[in-house]
Amino acid sequence: MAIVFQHKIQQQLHELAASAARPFVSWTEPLEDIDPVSFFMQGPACGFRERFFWSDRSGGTVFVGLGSAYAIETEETDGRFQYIEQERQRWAGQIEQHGEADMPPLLFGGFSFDPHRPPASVWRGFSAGKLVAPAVLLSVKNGRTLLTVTLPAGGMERDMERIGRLLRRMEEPLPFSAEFPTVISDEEEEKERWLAAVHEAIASIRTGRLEKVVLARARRLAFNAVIDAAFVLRRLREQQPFAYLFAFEQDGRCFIGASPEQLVRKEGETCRSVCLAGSVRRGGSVAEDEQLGAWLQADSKNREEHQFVVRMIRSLFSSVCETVEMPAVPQLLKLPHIQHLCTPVVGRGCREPSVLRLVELMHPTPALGGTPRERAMEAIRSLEPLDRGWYAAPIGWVDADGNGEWAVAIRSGLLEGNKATLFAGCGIVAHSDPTSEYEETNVKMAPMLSALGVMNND
Ligand SMILES: C=C(O[C@H]1C=CC=C(C(=O)O)[C@@H]1O)C(=O)O
Repeated sequence: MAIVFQHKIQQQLHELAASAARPFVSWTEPLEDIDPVSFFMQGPACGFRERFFWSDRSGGTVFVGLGSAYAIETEETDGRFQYIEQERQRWAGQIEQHGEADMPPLLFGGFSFDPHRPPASVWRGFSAGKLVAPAVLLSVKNGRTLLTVTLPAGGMERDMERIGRLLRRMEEPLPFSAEFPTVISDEEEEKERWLAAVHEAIASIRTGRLEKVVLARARRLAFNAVIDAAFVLRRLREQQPFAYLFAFEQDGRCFIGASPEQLVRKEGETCRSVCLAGSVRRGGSVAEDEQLGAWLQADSKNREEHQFVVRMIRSLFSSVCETVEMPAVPQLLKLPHIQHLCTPVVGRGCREPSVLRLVELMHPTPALGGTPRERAMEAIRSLEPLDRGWYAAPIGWVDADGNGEWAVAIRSGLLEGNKATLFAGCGIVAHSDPTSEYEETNVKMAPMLSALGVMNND
């Protein structure tokens, strides 16, 4: 199968390149079902230095990208979203599309949480904003699997060779390693220092300077062997069934996670978001779990924390949509390790033509930054002892029509060689208790710890 398919792709692309009127050609062909994580796993062995993975909360839409046909990148601070959007439009005009027409070219990428913060070396290459059009894209959508190859019309030989290797290897999937590497060192941001920062934030909130701020901490692990991102992804897929799964890997660094939080989705004139803030752990029995859920729904501190997010997203959607629908009281979102207060929002008649503009308006929501936004950002810069990099920031995709879906990159970590840095944060309000907030960050790290085999998934 692979050889016939490879020849077909090669021949098609050569013919298209010879007659192309635009600088890039893309060609899409239906493919037999293939496991997306196994496809992701093939990347490095076939010579691709970049890998991307996206799966929505239902697992119904999956995109896996290998290599980079085109990248849009910026280190701008205030103008980063506009720059990326402008370049996205330019890119859409440069590509000639062939084959299956229902797959518009797609860019996958992310933004840093705070471009005003000097970047730490671990985040090298994760710019203030970066979108990549993968050279090879596997998409699973509406029950169909498609393969899209996108290449520059001149000079596609090197990429064709990698693609050939990939197609041959797809026939003989690589085995997943069965053994976890073992942890050889485990360093936390100093607990006392983090608790002191939370105390300071509470004091500042009580003076009225701030209403809410989200403070995060990091945990740094080293293992006795290199961590296989595909293996972690496979474990996250098994263990976090209702999460967005994402991975963005370049030059040996992989930012990976399983986030429950949608930032925004735009499909034509409809846009959606989910307000997620306010948390408690899962119970050990059904009765305890229900009791904890009922407590969360009634708890004034958590309701306040949640309400800041609802107010902001409602007001933002109202400013760009004709109508906005949302339930009057928050629902419970139950995840394997934690439960959250959750309010889904739907906006219809959206006047913004691109999802990237919505990402710009929304980031950071009070679930990741705080209220008021600028004061919360200042507090994070002065109180938090870490560079968040892409943690807690938008990650997702956009197509040539400006439609797309973005999640907030939480419950995540950065992998490099045998090292993993995990991140988690909590919304702090006037009545927060620093020790409980600290415990909450531990619960929020559980999905990544469990995927890495550092703790049991129960
Ligand atoms: C900042 C994180 O979670 C946010 C999302 C949901 C609930 C949150 C909370 O209850 O504090 C946080 O706002 C994180 O997981 O690192």
